[in-house]
Amino acid sequence: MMRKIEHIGIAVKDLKKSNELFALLLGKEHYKTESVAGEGVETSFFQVGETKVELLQASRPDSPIAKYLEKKSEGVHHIALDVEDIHAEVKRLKEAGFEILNETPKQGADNKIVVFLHPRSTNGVLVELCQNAG
Ligand SMILES: CC[C@H](C(=O)O)C(=O)SCCNC(=O)CCNC(=O)[C@H](O)C(C)(C)COP(=O)(O)OP(=O)(O)OC[C@H]1O[C@@H](n2cnc3c(N)ncnc32)[C@H](O)[C@@H]1OP(=O)(O)O
Ligand SMILES: [Co+2]
Repeated sequence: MMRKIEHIGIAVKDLKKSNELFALLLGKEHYKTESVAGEGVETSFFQVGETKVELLQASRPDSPIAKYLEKKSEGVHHIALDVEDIHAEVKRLKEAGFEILNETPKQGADNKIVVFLHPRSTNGVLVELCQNAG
C-alpha cells in the first residue's frame, strides 16, 4: 500500500547554494545532509509537513544525477512513495507490468531501503519506492 509521498527528489548542481535557496523558499533549514555512496549522490532533506524535499547533487561523474544533468536542467528528478511492504509492492507492480529497475531493494538515504521504477513505465516520472529500514 502506498502510504504517502515520502519525498520529491530535486537534482541540483550546487547543494550548498540550493540549500540556501530552499531554506529561503520553505522558511526553514534542511534537517540533514547525507552521502549515499551507492548512488553517487550527496543529499539534503527539508521536512515539509508530512512529506520532504530531497536535494541531490552528484558526488561522482557516473552518478545518475550527473547523467541527468548532462541532458536536462536542474529540477524535479523523482517522486518517492512511502510503502509499508516494499517486497509486496515490487511483486504487485511487476505483475501489473511496471518496469522495476532493481527488484532487490537497495540502501537509500534517511534510513530507507529503496526500489526504482523506470520512467518509461510510469508516464515519464522516475518513481522511487521507500520503506523504513528499521
Ligand atoms: C537512493 C538515494 C536517494 C534516496 O532518496 O534514498 C535517491 O533518490 S538517489 C536518486 C538517484 N538514483 C537514481 O535515479 C536511480 C534510478 N535511476 C536510474 O536507474 C537511471 O537514472 C534511469 C534508468 C532512470 C535513466 O538512466 P540513464 O540516464 O542511463 O538513461 P537515459 O539517459 O538513456 O534515459 C532513458 C530515458 O529515461 C529518461 N529519464 C532519465 N532520467 C529521468 C528522470 N529522472 N525522470 C524522467 N525521465 C528520465 C530519459 O529522458 C530517457 O528518455 P527518452 O525519452 O528515451 O529520452
Ligand atoms: Co530519493
